[in-house]
Amino acid sequence: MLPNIDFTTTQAYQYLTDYFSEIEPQQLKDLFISDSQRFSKFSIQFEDFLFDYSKNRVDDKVIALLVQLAKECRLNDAIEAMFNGEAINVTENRPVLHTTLRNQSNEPVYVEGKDVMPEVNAVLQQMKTFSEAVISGEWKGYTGKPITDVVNIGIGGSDLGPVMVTEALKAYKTRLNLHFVSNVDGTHIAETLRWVNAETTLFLIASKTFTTQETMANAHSARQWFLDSGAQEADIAKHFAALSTNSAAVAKFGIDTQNMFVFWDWVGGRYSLWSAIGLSIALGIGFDNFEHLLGGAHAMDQHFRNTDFEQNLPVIAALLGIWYNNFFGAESQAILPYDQYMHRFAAYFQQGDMESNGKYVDRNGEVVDYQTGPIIWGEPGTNGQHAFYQLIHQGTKLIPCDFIAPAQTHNPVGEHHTLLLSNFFAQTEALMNGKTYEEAAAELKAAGKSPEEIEKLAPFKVFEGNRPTNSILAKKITPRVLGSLVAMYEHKIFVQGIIWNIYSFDQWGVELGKQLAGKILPELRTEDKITSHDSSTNGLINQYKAWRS
Ligand SMILES: O=P(O)(O)OC[C@H]1O[C@H](O)[C@@H](O)[C@@H](O)[C@@H]1O
Repeated sequence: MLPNIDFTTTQAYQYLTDYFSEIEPQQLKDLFISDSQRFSKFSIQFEDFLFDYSKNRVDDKVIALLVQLAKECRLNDAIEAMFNGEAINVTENRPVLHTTLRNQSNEPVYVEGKDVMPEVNAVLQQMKTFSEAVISGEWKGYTGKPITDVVNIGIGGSDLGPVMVTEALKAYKTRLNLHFVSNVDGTHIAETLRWVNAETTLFLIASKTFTTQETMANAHSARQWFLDSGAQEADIAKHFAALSTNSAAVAKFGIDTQNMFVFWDWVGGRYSLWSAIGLSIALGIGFDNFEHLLGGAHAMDQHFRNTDFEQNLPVIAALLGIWYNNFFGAESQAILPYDQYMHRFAAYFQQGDMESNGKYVDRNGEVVDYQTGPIIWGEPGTNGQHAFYQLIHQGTKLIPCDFIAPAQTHNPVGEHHTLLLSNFFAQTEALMNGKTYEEAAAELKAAGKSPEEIEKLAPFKVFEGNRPTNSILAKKITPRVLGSLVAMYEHKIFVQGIIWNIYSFDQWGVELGKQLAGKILPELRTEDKITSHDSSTNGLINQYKAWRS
């Protein structure tokens, strides 16, 4: 059972509320001046990455109180409940065991009295055998040629994780070319199929439920295209595999169950890249690298489970998020990787975080009177710097940012990486220190401006600073480091969900739109004038009908 505690009624919350008024006016740069140990105190090294959270608006007392908050919310019990396979996804009556998929210790994990590790290992073995056969060219297409291209068809959790990881780890690419089709917009599949050859293409139909409209539509179109290219029904077995929990639906679609890679309902879609959904990852970077990814995540799982909260990366990251979300009133959180390969990292955690903690009903079914999950967004640096950083530096909103960068690049081109990293270091410093009126005026004076011009321009050149950041500096983005990093964010989301007393592992919010689309679809199939909705929806549908042909 998960604890059921309103965190706003805890002692720690009261203390934090009182102490907030003392901390809020303080300047980060002054906190550094008054404590020479600040960096070593507020940074944690984990294997090959360093998490520096010293540029946050906290002091020892805030951290101690936040840790007390986690304890009062019985976070320890919640962590054990998750790892031990209790049905903590209550509204779907399921355990939450993505940690089991990367449990390289192989210690038994029981679901309804049965150790699931043998099944997990069997699927991993099947993925290994299959991916190695395809990569080596031993697996042949229907005309006897080796596979050259893999098209993963899936959406949400059956797409974003594999896309993010295979992009982030492109430096480890095998000879196979990967493509991802998610959108039901026919453009996505059409543009992808334009570049591949049916004789040498493998389609992975990735869907936990195997009922998702977008994925089924794309899968059927891919199948039709394959047959139209000259292949026979019997050839499908060589070119289609399914990654799913739903064997019956896979068989009905016509995919050979030999080519089915299963996972289980205790794996949430947005936590499924570690499961059979990761087959495209194993094909794209090789099975050994996929295992290193799992290994990195497993190491973070152990850290999360066994480390005191004060030194616990996901716990500290989560508590800082709570501090800004619930005390400073921050609405969003930016994730800014200074690594081009990680360009889908923020998009991945948009689903990971927002689908998990975008909930206004607590674990008692009651509407909360506090803020829950933040809006997650971000783009790689330095592109973001030339786009939206203006608002982060001088806008009216407080935006806590996570900066992520590798010390070593996979592409040492001239001085590029040094240039990139100079920006990474400069931005967090600038966000913290800002620029005073006096500094701005002195710069203008040095540039030869008159006193009148200085007075006019200086206010626009002031940066109030005091804007909080985390810096995550990795030695290199390897499969193991990426695995740890992803698991860190996953557990951060978990911790926050526990403190906000919400259920982080269901996603009922995606249903209403689906239901209504199901009602509207038959209306779009006729030429009839539509009158069954509000006047806006009717008007839009009828205009669409007038214009569609
Ligand atoms: O893998 P599936 O079953 O196709 O689901 C794809 C996606 O569908 C919905 O949007 C949600 O339930 C997501 O969490 C899920 O990832």
